[in-house]
Amino acid sequence: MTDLEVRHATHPDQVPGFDTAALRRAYLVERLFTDDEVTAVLTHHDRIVLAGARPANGPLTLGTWPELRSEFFLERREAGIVNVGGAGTITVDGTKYDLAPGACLYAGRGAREVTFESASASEPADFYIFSATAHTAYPTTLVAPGEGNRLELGDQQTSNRRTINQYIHANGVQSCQVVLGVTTLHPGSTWNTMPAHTHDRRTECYLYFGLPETERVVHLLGEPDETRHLLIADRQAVISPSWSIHSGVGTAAYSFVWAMAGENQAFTDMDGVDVQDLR
Ligand SMILES: O=C[C@H](O)[C@@H](O)CC(=O)C(=O)O
Ligand SMILES: [Zn+2]
Repeated sequence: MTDLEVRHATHPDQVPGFDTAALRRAYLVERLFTDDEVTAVLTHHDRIVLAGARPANGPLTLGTWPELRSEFFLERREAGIVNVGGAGTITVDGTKYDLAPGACLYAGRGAREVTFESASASEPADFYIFSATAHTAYPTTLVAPGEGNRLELGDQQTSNRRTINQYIHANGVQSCQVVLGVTTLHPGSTWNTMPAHTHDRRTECYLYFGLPETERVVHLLGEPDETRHLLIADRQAVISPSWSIHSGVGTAAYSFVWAMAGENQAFTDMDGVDVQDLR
């Protein structure tokens, strides 16, 4: 276990004063996946923990961090975990779950022992973990890739034809706070959510994956009338505070895990911003 990186919450008034490096330090999580490590970042925006586990040469155990003052990581937390690497397994308190690439496991509050393993050392699993605080225990549940509630959105004419798979949500796998899914762009489409939106009641994080190594996503963030951009590589995550838009365009097609936590779980509780109102 590497140290927990703690990131304090930011105010939108700080954004105009941030240069590129400061924006990246505040909102981009560049390295989540390292062989045989669990890497984690705590953002004080809704106390979300983003973590990555890559079991390369053997099983990896999810420990806890002193900053959480908990006996085990999920003592007061829940987590949505998506496999963005090769096939692997997660064992939760003795029960083993097979996670094909793209599969999602919800791990409920109270699960003590969580271990990660790859099916093959030559193509290790990359487990992306999105965790929020939890007031009660919902059952640990596996969702196969593509098995969630499917939404077909966008149009090829505007380069944003994409499939949204809602995994952990109001009408799917139950959770306290976490709402999570995977969106995949169709070939030739490059824009995710545009017109963009905010949702003042939730923080949202994106983990981009399936993007070729030589390509990037230009991700827009900030208040709608004061936007900035980040250039994001494969398997990097970005934190969007409640006041920030979160919309990106890739130099190639890609997928991303979107995950939220906060006041409510209403997916449609969004405030859209017309394209011509963005600055
Ligand atoms: O609040 C919800 C989110 O931003 C995502 O679900 C958006 C998304 O996956 C997409 O439009 O492609
Ligand atoms: Zn959103």
